Amino acid sequence: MTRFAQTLPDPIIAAKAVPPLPPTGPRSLAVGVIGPGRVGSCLLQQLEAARPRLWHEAGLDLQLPAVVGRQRMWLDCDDPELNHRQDAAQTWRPADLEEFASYLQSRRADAALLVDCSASELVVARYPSWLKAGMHIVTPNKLAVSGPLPRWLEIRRACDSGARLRYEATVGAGLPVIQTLRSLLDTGDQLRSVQGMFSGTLAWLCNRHDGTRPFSVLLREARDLGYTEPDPRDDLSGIDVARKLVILAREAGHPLSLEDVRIESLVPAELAALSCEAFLERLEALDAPMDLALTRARAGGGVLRHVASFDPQEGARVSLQVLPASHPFAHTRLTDNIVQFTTARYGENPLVVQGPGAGPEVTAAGVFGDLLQIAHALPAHA
Ligand SMILES: NC(=O)c1ccc[n+]([C@@H]2O[C@H](COP(=O)([O-])OP(=O)(O)OC[C@H]3O[C@@H](n4cnc5c(N)ncnc54)[C@H](O)[C@@H]3O)[C@@H](O)[C@H]2O)c1
Ligand SMILES: N[C@@H](CCO)C(=O)O
Repeated sequence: MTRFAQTLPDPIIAAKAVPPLPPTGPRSLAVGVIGPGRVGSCLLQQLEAARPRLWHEAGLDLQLPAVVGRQRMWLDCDDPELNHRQDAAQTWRPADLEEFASYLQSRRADAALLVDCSASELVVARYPSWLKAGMHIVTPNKLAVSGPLPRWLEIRRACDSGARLRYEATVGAGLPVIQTLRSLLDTGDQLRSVQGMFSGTLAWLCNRHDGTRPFSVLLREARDLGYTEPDPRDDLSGIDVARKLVILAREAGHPLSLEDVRIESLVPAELAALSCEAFLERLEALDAPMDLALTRARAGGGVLRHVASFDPQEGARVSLQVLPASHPFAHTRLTDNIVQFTTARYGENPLVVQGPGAGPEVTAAGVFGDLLQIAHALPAHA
């Protein structure tokens, strides 16, 4: 028996699809944003911009009373004008996640929803208690869903309170990857394998790295564009993509863990143990190995692509591969992700989701979509 033959015990409550709700009556939702970084700030702008429309078109009173960063937090009892601005930090209080969540729940809203736009274990550690307390969570942070299996099961059990957890943006950013898989599974299909390119950063780097500019320069640019993880080694090491494989496998009921994934890292050994700041100062160490990989690929008439695959029998693998120039993965643009689901129904010809897979705007939109799914499922009051 392979380790993947065992399946997770329950259907995943967390990401169940909800029907779109017609605007039958007013509802209010208090939203607290954790991590106003690249994605979080963009989300705050999108939410602010959409508030009037959501109220007029759907009767949804979207309240934004609280934002918390690593060190400071803002509550709207302080100053409503500062809600979406990071620069006004002088008026923020010291960050306190418990106080933050309590404040959100004390609001007179039909429901409280936390959006975790951090990449922090400290935040994920609080998911079970927040969910048990009835607060919904939406997140692009992969640490909960791909973290230790016992903790993930605990988080799912905490949804027994009725609170919902959605994490569409953890895979493919704004692309409908998890909802596509859920729809297949909920309608009785079975996942046989998943394969694709799951890193927007590495897709962009593979597309841009043509030998005219050093890889290190391109990586800095990818970071400035907001494609990379807070620590770009999470992209280069393959761990970020491995997390996405784990998320998809678990969604399909396979108890895959990160340590089960065979990962080929692109981070030179001498850069692996540095602080993130020190690593960012030594990016040039990536240039020679990446130039060599490019030269070898070209010598064989191929292209470099970062590929991930999961199959319950074969296991999970993440690696940089040389693909023929005629391969479908060779014809992608910018940050394009490709996710190919081979299932019982889509056996001969896989179902493919493809499109931009990184960047603050598309990711924030994916998070926003999850938030709306939860908001629309709230019971309306007279
Ligand atoms: N950037 C993308 O394209 C993208 C796409 C999909 C998913 N994601 C995920 O979205 C999340 C955010 O990514 P980002 O690019 O915005 O990163 P970022 O580094 O720009 O922002 C992270 C924010 O979280 C804050 N933070 C860290 N620890 C915290 C804590 N304990 N409490 C409160 N706040 C804390 C940081 O101060 C920062 O403001 C990550 O989990 C990432 O994996 C990002
Ligand atoms: N850093 C990630 C963001 C999306 O998860 C990527 O490049 O794919």
